[in-house]
Amino acid sequence: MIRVSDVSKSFVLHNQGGAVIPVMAGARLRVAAGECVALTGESGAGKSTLMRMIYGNYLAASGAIEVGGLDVARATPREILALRREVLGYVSQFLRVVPRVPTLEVVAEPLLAAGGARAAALERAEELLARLNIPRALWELSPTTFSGGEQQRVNIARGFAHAYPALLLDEPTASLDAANRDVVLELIREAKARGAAILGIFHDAEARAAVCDREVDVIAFTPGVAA
Ligand SMILES: Nc1ncnc2c1ncn2[C@@H]1O[C@H](COP(=O)(O)OP(=O)(O)OP(=O)(O)O)[C@@H](O)[C@H]1O
Repeated sequence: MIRVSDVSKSFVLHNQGGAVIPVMAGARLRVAAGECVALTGESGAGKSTLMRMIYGNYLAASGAIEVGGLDVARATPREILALRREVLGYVSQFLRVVPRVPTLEVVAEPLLAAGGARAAALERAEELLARLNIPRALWELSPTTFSGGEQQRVNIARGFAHAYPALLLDEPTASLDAANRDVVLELIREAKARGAAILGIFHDAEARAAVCDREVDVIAFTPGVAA
């Protein structure tokens, strides 16, 4: 479902005399349907950069990144938007929302964008918010004023609302208490069981061991190290 082949990436620092920093070379990995793969590697090794290339935020310098049959490295912006609507979800560490939109709508929105019926979308949003222990009294309020942990849980509810065939997770259990962490691990297991291909960064080794089938260390993709 996700296939990265021979991907390289450099950053050009335009404000520092155009210095070119190669950060990745020969990156390759595959995530099959129903599988959860952990991206590991020390800080600064390139985990987030690889995730951003797969999501289409950063352009790969070379190689191919296939998600559900589309080569993200060569896709048009319109194709990437369609991919994000229907195929590829991304749970980032932080919630970014339009101000004044109620939490229920924030969580239901990906389902509506994918063509889901409104009643079913709201029902799924309610189910997820309840499971993630967001008090019902908050559901009609905008999450912009919520606590950090509440915002993170709303973000997770939003990321798991639609049954994306592929999912990128950036630290989905960071700073959650044990009970909510278990809910997130259960959501990941459910997504795997319905056939989602999941690639995630988990600094929490216990969480990683609980849901990931294998690990890929991005150190292998460091320029000069790659075969
Ligand atoms: N937009 C950017 N412009 C320039 N350099 C960047 C940019 N994004 C990342 N880098 C550099 O690329 C390298 C990899 O960074 P990245 O954020 O992918 O690491 P990471 O493995 O996710 O680290 P962490 O675990 O600390 O989040 C770092 O040296 C970083 O400075």
